Amino acid sequence: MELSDIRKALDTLDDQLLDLFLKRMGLCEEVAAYKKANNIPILNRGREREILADVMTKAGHLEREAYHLFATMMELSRSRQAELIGAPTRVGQFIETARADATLAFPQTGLVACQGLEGANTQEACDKLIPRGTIMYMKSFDAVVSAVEFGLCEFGVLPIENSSHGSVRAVYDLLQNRPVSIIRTTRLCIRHELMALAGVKLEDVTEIHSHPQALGQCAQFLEKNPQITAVPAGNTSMAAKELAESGGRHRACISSHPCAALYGLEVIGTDIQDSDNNYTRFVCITKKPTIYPGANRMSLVIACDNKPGALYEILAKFSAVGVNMTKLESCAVTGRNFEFVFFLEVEADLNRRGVIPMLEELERTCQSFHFLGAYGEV
Ligand SMILES: O=C(O)C(=O)C[C@]1(C(=O)O)C=C[C@@H](O)C=C1
Repeated sequence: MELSDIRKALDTLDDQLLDLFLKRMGLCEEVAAYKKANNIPILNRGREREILADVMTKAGHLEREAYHLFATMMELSRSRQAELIGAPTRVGQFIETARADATLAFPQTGLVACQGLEGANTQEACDKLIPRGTIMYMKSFDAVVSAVEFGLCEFGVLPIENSSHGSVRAVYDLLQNRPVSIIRTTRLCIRHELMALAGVKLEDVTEIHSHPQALGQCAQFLEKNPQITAVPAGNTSMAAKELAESGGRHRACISSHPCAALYGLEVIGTDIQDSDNNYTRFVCITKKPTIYPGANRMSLVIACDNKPGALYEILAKFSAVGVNMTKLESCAVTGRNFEFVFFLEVEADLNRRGVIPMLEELERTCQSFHFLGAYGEV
């Protein structure tokens, strides 16, 4: 057969398939009405397993392809049913409240909780996120979240991930477990400098103090200087201040450029980070759920069943509504053997049809689901 003839035959089949698909979705809409009236959950894993087993038996050598086609169709069916049933979900309620409050432009002033001291990278992030904000410095990430949770500060700024060192697990843990949400993000190029008291040379240094993330981002420098011990500090700027106060001449710190002038230290090494492409992303959080106009990204933390295809099912939901995933990182659940959660970021406009039902469907079907916020990046 000529290619053009094959294509004609394909067109005819596609028309028939589309017709059948629309009929199938129509029946699923009837199922949705029945389920709503009788309070029956949308997902019926047993029924889906039966259908998939039957399809695979009938599909012969194309069993794998047929499995994916039918799994996707049922995925779309569930998503449509969820849209029609509109049963309340935490994520649906969050979005409704957050959007109703978002009539104002993004705030430019207010009290901002920031971990560290003057000169910390987070301070630069605060200035970008809330341009005329007043910064209150806190000792820990936990204290930043508490300041926001208990109303001491309207905003909090926290580092959430680094291009070479990955997600800041402690921040993800706080965001999942405390009543705060992300309202904006920003990205900074981070350069690390080695600083010491005036006159101290690299050969004199036996200890380098800094935040564990900064030490990790300068791992190659530390490997090249095995005589030096890395000592964790609360923050890069705290490390600089503590060094200045200690008077230690065997000590250095890894901090950002402004810290040298701020704490009277001398720079004895510049750009000591492993990669020049070293970026850290920071989030701005608030207690009041708010989604500002123009929000085009979302952060989620999802745990799924430990079984083949579980992650695929999640990704299929994004694919079904055309959502682009910009981050997917798996992370072991603390205290459990080989159980993982996924940190995700997706680009999605909440106004696009199907996006909110997709989130609701994820909440209904995943083992755990945390919506950390919908926001724009500056
Ligand atoms: O049979 C049902 O209960 C349906 O909702 C239909 C359907 C399907 O598309 O075939 C969709 C969701 C269920 O998980 C099982 C099957």
